[in-house]
Amino acid sequence: MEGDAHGRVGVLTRHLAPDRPDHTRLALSEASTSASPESTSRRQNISSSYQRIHGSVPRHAVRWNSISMVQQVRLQDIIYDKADGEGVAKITINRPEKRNAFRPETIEEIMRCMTDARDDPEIGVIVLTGAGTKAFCSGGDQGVRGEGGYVGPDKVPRLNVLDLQVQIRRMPKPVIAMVAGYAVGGGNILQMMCDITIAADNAVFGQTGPKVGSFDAGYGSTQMARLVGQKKAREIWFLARLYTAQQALDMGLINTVVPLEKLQEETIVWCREILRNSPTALRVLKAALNAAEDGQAGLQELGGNATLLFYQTPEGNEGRQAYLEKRRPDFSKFSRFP
Ligand SMILES: CC(C)(COP(=O)(O)OP(=O)(O)OC[C@H]1O[C@@H](n2cnc3c(N)ncnc32)[C@H](O)[C@@H]1OP(=O)(O)O)[C@@H](O)C(=O)NCCC(=O)NCCSC(=O)CCC(=O)c1ccccc1C(=O)O
Repeated sequence: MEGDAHGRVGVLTRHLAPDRPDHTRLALSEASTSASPESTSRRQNISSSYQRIHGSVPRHAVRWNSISMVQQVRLQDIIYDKADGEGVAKITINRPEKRNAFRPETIEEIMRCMTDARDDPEIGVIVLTGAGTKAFCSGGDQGVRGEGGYVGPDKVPRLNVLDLQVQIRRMPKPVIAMVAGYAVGGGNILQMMCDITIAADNAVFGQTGPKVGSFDAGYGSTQMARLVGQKKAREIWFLARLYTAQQALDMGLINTVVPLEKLQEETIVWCREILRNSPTALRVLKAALNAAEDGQAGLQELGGNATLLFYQTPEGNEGRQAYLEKRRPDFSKFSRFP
């Protein structure tokens, strides 16, 4: 009883405290590894069985295993890691001297790693980030911008970041942007394409395109409007201002802001929390959220998930089996649900 009263006072105090950072608001994952779910619940005055069972997520550091070659290609512009036994893959744009601006090779390498992470059954969440603390990504490398796109070693001008945007959109596993420093131009669009964005308090967001003779009239505009609304999207693009992490959070551009020194830790906690949940539920939910906005392509993605599930049922298998056995299928035993 006394403990409950203390807990209630604690909750009230936390609600009234000024400058309460967003990441502490729900505080489901505040528990350290040593805290039992019960003690965590009491400290947070959360007493439901749901919180006792699901509430506490360990915060200990992960051990990253670096992968230097993917599909026989040696990675140059990015670092690719998988967390030891955790189900997390991390793709880091590694051009800090250019504020992690991307060139065609960078995008090509990210796409290879995205495919690898998608195909790896051990991986359940993918983190996209930038090396260092100054930038997540500053967009297309203006130094290799030619006429018709960004030019790589093959001399072909490309806008292949558009393919990466689609790949992230259709990735059946959650993709989390972990943002420190600048996420501007095509870098801001990449973080927008990710399912979730966790930003450090030094993060800066914005579109610079209209100042450097560029624009993204695809997802870069339409997805932004869906996230922040039409008026704000027009402001961001037409004025090409830069916004703080807190401003980005307030307008719905990102999910949370954490102190820079907590960025990795908090991201891993979010990953672990997601990884506890049903992978099928997550993939169908992502497809459904996409389908509401992606027209026929979105329905195709959602429909593919229905087929995936149907193939795992006795009813689906009866059709295949009957074909292989050269007999008429017997679907009479399967329910016609109301
Ligand atoms: C990001 C800054 C605000 C950071 O400023 P600051 O911390 O002061 O660092 P700097 O001294 O400016 O930069 C350090 C160093 O990095 C170089 N650099 C930074 N950004 C880029 C870049 N994008 N390209 C090339 N080089 C870059 C900079 O020159 C410095 O080098 P030094 O040799 O030391 O001089 C600031 O750097 C900044 O404003 N950067 C430019 C941001 C920008 O305008 N980006 C391009 C926007 S347009 C775009 O991204 C289009 C992308 C695209 O491919 C596309 C095309 C068509 C449809 C869609 C897309 C899409 O969706 O992406």
